[in-house]
Amino acid sequence: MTPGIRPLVAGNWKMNGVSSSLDELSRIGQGFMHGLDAQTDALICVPATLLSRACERIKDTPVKVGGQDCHASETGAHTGDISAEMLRDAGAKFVIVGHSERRSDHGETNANVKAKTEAAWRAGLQAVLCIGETHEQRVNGEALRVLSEQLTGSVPSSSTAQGLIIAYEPVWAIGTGLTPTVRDVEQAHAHIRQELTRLVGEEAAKIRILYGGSVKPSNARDLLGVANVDGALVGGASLKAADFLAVAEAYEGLS
Ligand SMILES: O=C[C@H](O)COP(=O)(O)O
Repeated sequence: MTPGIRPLVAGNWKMNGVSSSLDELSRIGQGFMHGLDAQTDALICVPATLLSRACERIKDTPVKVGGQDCHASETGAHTGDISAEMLRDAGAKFVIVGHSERRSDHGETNANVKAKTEAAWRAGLQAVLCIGETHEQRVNGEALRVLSEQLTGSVPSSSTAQGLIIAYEPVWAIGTGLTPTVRDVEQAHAHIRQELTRLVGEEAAKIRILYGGSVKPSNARDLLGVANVDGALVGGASLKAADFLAVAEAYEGLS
Protein backbone atom coordinates (compact mmCIF):
# COMPACT_ATOMS: atom_id res chain seq x y z
CA MET A 1 0.00 0.00 0.00
CA THR A 2 1.03 3.59 -0.43
CA PRO A 3 -0.14 6.17 2.12
CA GLY A 4 -2.68 8.50 0.52
CA ILE A 5 -3.49 6.18 -2.41
CA ARG A 6 -6.84 4.42 -2.41
CA PRO A 7 -6.38 0.80 -3.49
CA LEU A 8 -8.04 -0.64 -6.58
CA VAL A 9 -8.98 -4.28 -6.92
CA ALA A 10 -9.53 -4.96 -10.61
CA GLY A 11 -10.72 -8.12 -12.30
CA ASN A 12 -9.89 -9.16 -15.83
CA TRP A 13 -12.27 -11.77 -17.19
CA LYS A 14 -10.16 -12.18 -20.36
CA MET A 15 -11.99 -14.30 -22.99
CA ASN A 16 -14.43 -15.68 -20.44
CA GLY A 17 -18.03 -14.77 -19.86
CA VAL A 18 -21.43 -15.09 -21.53
CA SER A 19 -24.85 -13.75 -20.60
CA SER A 20 -25.23 -16.11 -17.66
CA SER A 21 -21.95 -14.84 -16.17
CA LEU A 22 -23.66 -11.54 -15.42
CA ASP A 23 -25.20 -13.18 -12.34
CA GLU A 24 -21.67 -13.57 -10.95
CA LEU A 25 -21.05 -9.91 -11.72
CA SER A 26 -24.20 -8.97 -9.84
CA ARG A 27 -22.89 -10.87 -6.83
CA ILE A 28 -19.62 -8.95 -7.03
CA GLY A 29 -21.57 -5.68 -7.18
CA GLN A 30 -23.71 -6.66 -4.22
CA GLY A 31 -20.65 -7.70 -2.26
CA PHE A 32 -19.06 -4.30 -2.67
CA MET A 33 -22.33 -2.59 -1.87
CA HIS A 34 -23.15 -4.42 1.32
CA GLY A 35 -20.40 -6.67 2.60
CA LEU A 36 -17.16 -4.80 2.19
CA ASP A 37 -15.88 -1.92 4.19
CA ALA A 38 -15.61 0.43 1.19
CA GLN A 39 -11.84 0.60 1.64
CA THR A 40 -11.08 -0.18 -1.99
CA ASP A 41 -12.24 0.81 -5.44
CA ALA A 42 -13.39 -2.05 -7.62
CA LEU A 43 -13.36 -2.71 -11.35
CA ILE A 44 -14.23 -5.65 -13.57
CA CYS A 45 -12.97 -5.71 -17.17
CA VAL A 46 -15.39 -7.86 -19.11
CA PRO A 47 -15.37 -9.04 -22.74
CA ALA A 48 -16.66 -6.33 -25.09
CA THR A 49 -19.77 -8.39 -25.85
CA LEU A 50 -20.90 -7.99 -22.24
CA LEU A 51 -19.97 -4.36 -21.64
CA SER A 52 -23.33 -2.65 -22.00
CA ARG A 53 -25.20 -5.31 -20.09
CA ALA A 54 -22.53 -5.43 -17.39
CA CYS A 55 -22.82 -1.66 -16.87
CA GLU A 56 -26.58 -1.94 -16.62
CA ARG A 57 -26.37 -4.84 -14.14
CA ILE A 58 -24.13 -3.12 -11.63
CA LYS A 59 -24.98 0.52 -12.21
CA ASP A 60 -26.24 0.93 -8.64
CA THR A 61 -23.10 -0.52 -7.06
CA PRO A 62 -19.63 1.00 -6.54
CA VAL A 63 -18.07 -1.46 -8.98
CA LYS A 64 -16.91 0.04 -12.29
CA VAL A 65 -16.75 -1.73 -15.64
CA GLY A 66 -13.88 -1.65 -18.11
CA GLY A 67 -12.73 -3.01 -21.45
CA GLN A 68 -9.69 -5.21 -22.03
CA ASP A 69 -8.10 -3.47 -25.01
CA CYS A 70 -8.75 -0.63 -27.43
CA HIS A 71 -7.54 0.46 -30.85
CA ALA A 72 -5.40 3.59 -31.01
CA SER A 73 -7.70 5.21 -33.61
CA GLU A 74 -11.14 6.64 -32.99
CA THR A 75 -12.79 5.08 -36.06
CA GLY A 76 -11.72 3.46 -39.32
CA ALA A 77 -11.16 0.34 -41.37
CA HIS A 78 -9.96 -1.98 -38.59
CA THR A 79 -12.17 -5.05 -38.79
CA GLY A 80 -12.73 -6.70 -35.44
CA ASP A 81 -11.17 -3.91 -33.41
CA ILE A 82 -12.87 -1.67 -30.86
CA SER A 83 -12.02 1.97 -30.23
CA ALA A 84 -11.80 3.60 -26.81
CA GLU A 85 -14.74 5.80 -27.84
CA MET A 86 -16.84 2.67 -28.44
CA LEU A 87 -15.92 1.31 -25.01
CA ARG A 88 -16.90 4.60 -23.45
CA ASP A 89 -20.14 4.63 -25.41
CA ALA A 90 -20.92 1.16 -24.03
CA GLY A 91 -20.41 2.44 -20.48
CA ALA A 92 -16.77 1.59 -19.73
CA LYS A 93 -14.77 3.84 -17.44
CA PHE A 94 -11.44 2.00 -17.73
CA VAL A 95 -9.53 -0.01 -20.29
CA ILE A 96 -6.60 -2.39 -19.93
CA VAL A 97 -3.78 -1.70 -22.39
CA GLY A 98 -0.61 -3.66 -23.07
CA HIS A 99 -1.59 -6.86 -21.29
CA SER A 100 1.12 -9.46 -21.89
CA GLU A 101 -1.43 -11.64 -23.72
CA ARG A 102 -2.02 -8.77 -26.16
CA ARG A 103 1.73 -8.22 -26.47
CA SER A 104 2.38 -11.92 -27.21
CA ASP A 105 -0.77 -12.85 -29.17
CA HIS A 106 -0.93 -9.66 -31.24
CA GLY A 107 2.65 -8.44 -31.28
CA GLU A 108 1.87 -5.19 -29.51
CA THR A 109 4.89 -2.96 -28.94
CA ASN A 110 5.50 -0.32 -26.30
CA ALA A 111 4.75 2.33 -28.93
CA ASN A 112 1.37 0.68 -29.64
CA VAL A 113 0.63 0.61 -25.93
CA LYS A 114 1.48 4.29 -25.57
CA ALA A 115 -0.84 5.18 -28.46
CA LYS A 116 -3.63 3.11 -26.91
CA THR A 117 -3.11 4.85 -23.57
CA GLU A 118 -3.50 8.23 -25.25
CA ALA A 119 -6.57 6.94 -27.12
CA ALA A 120 -8.09 5.91 -23.81
CA TRP A 121 -7.61 9.42 -22.40
CA ARG A 122 -9.08 11.01 -25.53
CA ALA A 123 -12.23 8.98 -24.88
CA GLY A 124 -12.28 9.84 -21.18
CA LEU A 125 -11.18 6.40 -19.97
CA GLN A 126 -8.55 5.54 -17.36
CA ALA A 127 -5.87 3.25 -18.77
CA VAL A 128 -4.60 0.25 -16.81
CA LEU A 129 -1.21 -0.19 -18.45
CA CYS A 130 0.40 -3.60 -17.99
CA ILE A 131 4.11 -4.35 -17.85
CA GLY A 132 6.10 -7.36 -16.73
CA GLU A 133 9.09 -9.54 -17.44
CA THR A 134 9.17 -13.10 -18.79
CA HIS A 135 10.62 -15.98 -16.82
CA GLU A 136 13.73 -15.99 -18.96
CA GLN A 137 14.28 -12.28 -18.37
CA ARG A 138 13.92 -12.74 -14.61
CA VAL A 139 16.32 -15.69 -14.53
CA ASN A 140 18.83 -13.64 -16.53
CA GLY A 141 18.61 -10.80 -14.02
CA GLU A 142 16.94 -8.50 -16.55
CA ALA A 143 13.59 -7.96 -14.84
CA LEU A 144 14.14 -4.37 -13.69
CA ARG A 145 15.76 -3.36 -16.98
CA VAL A 146 12.75 -4.75 -18.89
CA LEU A 147 10.34 -2.85 -16.65
CA SER A 148 12.29 0.36 -17.27
CA GLU A 149 12.22 -0.24 -21.01
CA GLN A 150 8.47 -0.91 -21.05
CA LEU A 151 7.72 2.13 -18.92
CA THR A 152 9.96 4.41 -20.95
CA GLY A 153 8.38 3.25 -24.21
CA SER A 154 4.75 3.19 -23.18
CA VAL A 155 4.07 5.80 -20.49
CA PRO A 156 3.19 9.24 -21.93
CA SER A 157 5.06 12.07 -20.19
CA SER A 158 1.77 13.88 -19.58
CA SER A 159 0.42 11.00 -17.46
CA THR A 160 -1.63 11.81 -14.38
CA ALA A 161 -2.96 9.64 -11.59
CA GLN A 162 -6.46 10.30 -12.98
CA GLY A 163 -5.60 8.81 -16.33
CA LEU A 164 -3.04 6.13 -15.63
CA ILE A 165 -2.78 3.02 -13.50
CA ILE A 166 0.19 0.69 -13.85
CA ALA A 167 -0.22 -3.07 -13.44
CA TYR A 168 2.97 -5.04 -12.79
CA GLU A 169 2.33 -8.57 -14.03
CA PRO A 170 5.31 -10.91 -14.25
CA VAL A 171 4.42 -12.94 -17.35
CA TRP A 172 5.51 -16.20 -15.70
CA ALA A 173 3.11 -15.63 -12.80
CA ILE A 174 0.00 -15.20 -14.95
CA GLY A 175 -2.37 -18.14 -14.66
CA THR A 176 0.40 -20.42 -13.37
CA GLY A 177 -0.17 -20.37 -9.63
CA LEU A 178 3.41 -19.10 -9.25
CA THR A 179 4.07 -15.76 -7.60
CA PRO A 180 7.22 -13.74 -6.97
CA THR A 181 8.46 -13.48 -3.41
CA VAL A 182 7.24 -10.56 -1.35
CA ARG A 183 10.80 -9.19 -1.55
CA ASP A 184 10.75 -9.37 -5.37
CA VAL A 185 7.36 -7.66 -5.55
CA GLU A 186 8.60 -4.94 -3.21
CA GLN A 187 11.70 -4.41 -5.32
CA ALA A 188 9.77 -4.32 -8.61
CA HIS A 189 7.14 -1.88 -7.34
CA ALA A 190 9.76 0.43 -5.78
CA HIS A 191 11.59 0.39 -9.09
CA ILE A 192 8.39 1.20 -11.01
CA ARG A 193 7.64 4.13 -8.68
CA GLN A 194 11.17 5.42 -9.18
CA GLU A 195 10.95 5.10 -12.95
CA LEU A 196 7.55 6.80 -13.02
CA THR A 197 9.06 9.70 -11.10
CA ARG A 198 11.80 9.98 -13.72
CA LEU A 199 9.18 9.93 -16.50
CA VAL A 200 6.31 12.04 -15.15
CA GLY A 201 7.73 13.88 -12.13
CA GLU A 202 6.03 14.23 -8.76
CA GLU A 203 2.65 13.05 -10.11
CA ALA A 204 4.22 9.57 -9.89
CA ALA A 205 3.67 9.55 -6.13
CA LYS A 206 -0.11 9.42 -6.74
CA ILE A 207 -0.25 6.84 -9.54
CA ARG A 208 -1.63 3.45 -8.51
CA ILE A 209 0.63 0.47 -9.13
CA LEU A 210 -1.26 -2.84 -9.09
CA TYR A 211 0.24 -6.29 -8.79
CA GLY A 212 -1.15 -9.06 -11.05
CA GLY A 213 -0.30 -12.73 -11.52
CA SER A 214 -1.98 -15.63 -9.67
CA VAL A 215 -3.54 -13.41 -7.02
CA LYS A 216 -6.04 -15.44 -5.00
CA PRO A 217 -7.66 -15.27 -1.57
CA SER A 218 -4.87 -17.28 0.05
CA ASN A 219 -2.01 -15.00 -1.05
CA ALA A 220 -3.77 -11.65 -1.40
CA ARG A 221 -2.95 -10.35 2.03
CA ASP A 222 0.78 -11.02 1.68
CA LEU A 223 1.00 -9.54 -1.82
CA LEU A 224 -1.24 -6.54 -1.24
CA GLY A 225 0.42 -5.58 2.01
CA VAL A 226 3.71 -4.81 0.25
CA ALA A 227 4.93 -1.21 -0.01
CA ASN A 228 3.92 0.47 -3.30
CA VAL A 229 1.36 -2.24 -4.11
CA ASP A 230 -1.81 -0.21 -4.52
CA GLY A 231 -4.16 -2.99 -5.54
CA ALA A 232 -4.41 -6.06 -7.70
CA LEU A 233 -5.23 -7.06 -11.25
CA VAL A 234 -6.92 -10.42 -10.84
CA GLY A 235 -7.54 -12.88 -13.66
CA GLY A 236 -8.83 -16.36 -12.80
CA ALA A 237 -9.94 -15.46 -9.29
CA SER A 238 -12.15 -12.65 -10.62
CA LEU A 239 -14.47 -15.11 -12.37
CA LYS A 240 -16.04 -16.22 -9.10
CA ALA A 241 -17.60 -13.55 -6.91
CA ALA A 242 -16.59 -15.31 -3.69
CA ASP A 243 -12.90 -15.38 -4.68
CA PHE A 244 -12.84 -11.82 -5.98
CA LEU A 245 -14.56 -10.47 -2.88
CA ALA A 246 -12.16 -12.44 -0.68
CA VAL A 247 -9.21 -10.81 -2.47
CA ALA A 248 -10.74 -7.39 -1.89
CA GLU A 249 -11.33 -8.26 1.75
CA ALA A 250 -7.60 -8.76 2.17
CA TYR A 251 -7.38 -4.98 2.44
CA GLU A 252 -9.40 -4.99 5.60
CA GLY A 253 -6.91 -4.78 8.40
CA LEU A 254 -4.10 -3.66 6.12
CA SER A 255 -4.94 0.01 6.14
O1 LIG B 1 -4.99 -9.57 -15.96
C1 LIG B 1 -4.83 -10.44 -15.11
C2 LIG B 1 -3.62 -11.21 -15.05
O2 LIG B 1 -3.18 -11.62 -16.28
C3 LIG B 1 -3.54 -12.23 -13.96
O3 LIG B 1 -4.20 -13.42 -14.29
P1 LIG B 1 -4.29 -14.59 -13.19
O4 LIG B 1 -4.79 -13.94 -11.94
O5 LIG B 1 -5.24 -15.58 -13.75
O6 LIG B 1 -2.90 -15.10 -13.01
